[in-house]
Amino acid sequence: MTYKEIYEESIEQPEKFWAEQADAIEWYNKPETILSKDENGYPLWYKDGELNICYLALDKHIQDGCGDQVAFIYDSPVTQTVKKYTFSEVKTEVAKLAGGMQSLGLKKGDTAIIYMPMIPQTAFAMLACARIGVIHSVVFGGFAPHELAIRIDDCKPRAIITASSGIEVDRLIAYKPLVDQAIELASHRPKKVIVFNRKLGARIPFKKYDVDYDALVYGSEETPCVPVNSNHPLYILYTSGTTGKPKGIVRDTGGYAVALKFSMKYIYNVKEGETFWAASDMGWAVGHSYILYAPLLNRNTTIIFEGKPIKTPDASTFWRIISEHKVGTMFTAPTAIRAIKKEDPDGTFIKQYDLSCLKNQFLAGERCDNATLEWYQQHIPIPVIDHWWQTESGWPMIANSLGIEKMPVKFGSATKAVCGYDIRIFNENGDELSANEEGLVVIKLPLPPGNMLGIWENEARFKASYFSKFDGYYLSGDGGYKDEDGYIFITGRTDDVINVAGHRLSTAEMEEVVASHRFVAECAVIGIQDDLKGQIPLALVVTKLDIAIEHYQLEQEIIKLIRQQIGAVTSLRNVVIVTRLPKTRSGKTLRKLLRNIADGAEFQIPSTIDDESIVEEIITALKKYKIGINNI
Ligand SMILES: CCC(=O)SCCNC(=O)CCNC(=O)[C@H](O)C(C)(C)COP(=O)(O)OP(=O)(O)OC[C@H]1O[C@@H](n2cnc3c(N)ncnc32)[C@H](O)[C@@H]1OP(=O)(O)O
Repeated sequence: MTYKEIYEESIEQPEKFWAEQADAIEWYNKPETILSKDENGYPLWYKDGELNICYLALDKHIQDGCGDQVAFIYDSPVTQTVKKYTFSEVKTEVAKLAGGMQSLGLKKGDTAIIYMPMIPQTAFAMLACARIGVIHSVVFGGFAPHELAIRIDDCKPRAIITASSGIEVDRLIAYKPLVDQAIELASHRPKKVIVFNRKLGARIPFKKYDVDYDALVYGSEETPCVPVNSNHPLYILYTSGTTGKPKGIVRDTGGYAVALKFSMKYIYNVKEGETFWAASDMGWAVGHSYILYAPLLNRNTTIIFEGKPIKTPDASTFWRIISEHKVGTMFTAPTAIRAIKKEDPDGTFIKQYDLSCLKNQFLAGERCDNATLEWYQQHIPIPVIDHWWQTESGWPMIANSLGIEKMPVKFGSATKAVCGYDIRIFNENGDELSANEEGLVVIKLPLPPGNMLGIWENEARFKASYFSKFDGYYLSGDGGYKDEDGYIFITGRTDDVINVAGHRLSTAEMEEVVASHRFVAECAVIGIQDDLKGQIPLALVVTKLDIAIEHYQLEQEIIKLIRQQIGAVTSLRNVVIVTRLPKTRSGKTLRKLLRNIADGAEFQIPSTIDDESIVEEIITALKKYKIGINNI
């Protein structure tokens, strides 16, 4: 069947389509109700199905006689370690850890936060939670204690699972003191903190709530998988929104398992037994879906990479891993390729490795620029597939579905809607736009299986964020257009969320922190273009009257504050002092105007502006600090 036939069937007969796909996984109780609605009218998939995703990821493959296949390859250039774990080995450790967690009182429906670096124990912890129906919430290690505390107070974990340290290139980052600090800052008190000691010399302050990971596993019996309902939350994953507080995206179990299995076959075109590598972090949606669950569900070997595309030790690392571990399909963010391209523009390292095993390269996490795509294609002549999805969706929404039909690539487009996604382009009034007209990217309900169930304990925010603007449609927050062939081009966020090196961050959250500086009267944080990271934040601040502080000192203090409160991952490097911010007559800061000025894009001064002369002041300030592109 062609893409057009399969796609149309998925849209016209969603129940039939997804009932067939549900047969690709094993259920304890096969669902009879395929599509229904919850009490708020939001679509639910496989309401009466029962399964366990840890069973599907591990036990099933052992029962099928594949226990000796390698499940994980842990490749850590920062500790110079390569270690392989078979499905049987992983299952034993996970089942014992799960048993240990039960002995600590954790049970189905409890929540547990996982704050760990890129090591196998992170995956074991996630799978152990899934095994006993504990809802995990992995927090990216680059977030500071304050951010961790916000998540502790929101999802109220019974336990936190952490490790003694992470390694950032050559810096040892002690995690345990950060966890202790976060618990101090939070109102909620987790009962236990399970600590995996990596024995790398990091300080591990002892607290009464601590439990040693190794001792827990060693002293526990293996525990079987606990069946859960299809809509039992598998995890909560926080993502940035337009307000300061992150949104706890809740993922179901059954729909997610079906969607991931479907994606491995029909989008990524990956066969069971092959090696699949998503070079991301377990703390992001890519990590959950494509380092852990999808490859394991599909019985693929997956790589846990503790390193960076450059500097660990150099720009050859990706190519070494691909050739050494025979990676068939790879997934990374464009920013990683840009970093490699900058270090090795002629692709000298690429020529040193046999990359004949690599069939396809997928890119996502941020908009991919043509120069990066072309460079990759020139040096590694395999299909380079840009695809688009979000934390909310959990799996791709726009892609070149290679397992169905490979379509020609158009630069700048992630190709066409994936099966199940009825994607439209609307204007502000909810009218559908014609080909090549840019507008808001929306998706007609029902979203297919695997998409978020809601925002953790916040139905009102769930509705307001995604469904209140256009009744019956999911508002993605991205802008874009469709061409006459149905190819979709995503042009970027339409709100104040920015994407820094593939990390989705909220400028509103950064503004709250910048505004808390004792000398700042008011501020605006905007995302501006950056050659390497795609976007970086820029803070424009108005200082309080009669404040005598050197620009450099204020900048350093604000940068430090942001790193302490949110984390280094924000990459805030520049603070510009301005006398006023451009506002509408009703007092709203004109952030889009600021962005356009800084990016050197064409801009029109909105008629609602309070005082036009501020524009000149901003241009002068940006010139003074040499910030911005092109025309500054
Ligand atoms: C499709 C659905 C989705 O969008 S899911 C999200 C997909 N996004 C991704 O996969 C992210 C892709 N990006 C990356 O993997 C990294 O940015 C790559 C390309 C590897 C570059 O890493 P790096 O050189 O560290 O730059 P960065 O901008 O990520 O980091 C900025 C500063 O933050 C720090 N940082 C980063 N990670 C951690 C961590 N786990 N623990 C502690 N600190 C961390 C970095 O060290 C860096 O710090 P500094 O500013 O140099 O002091």
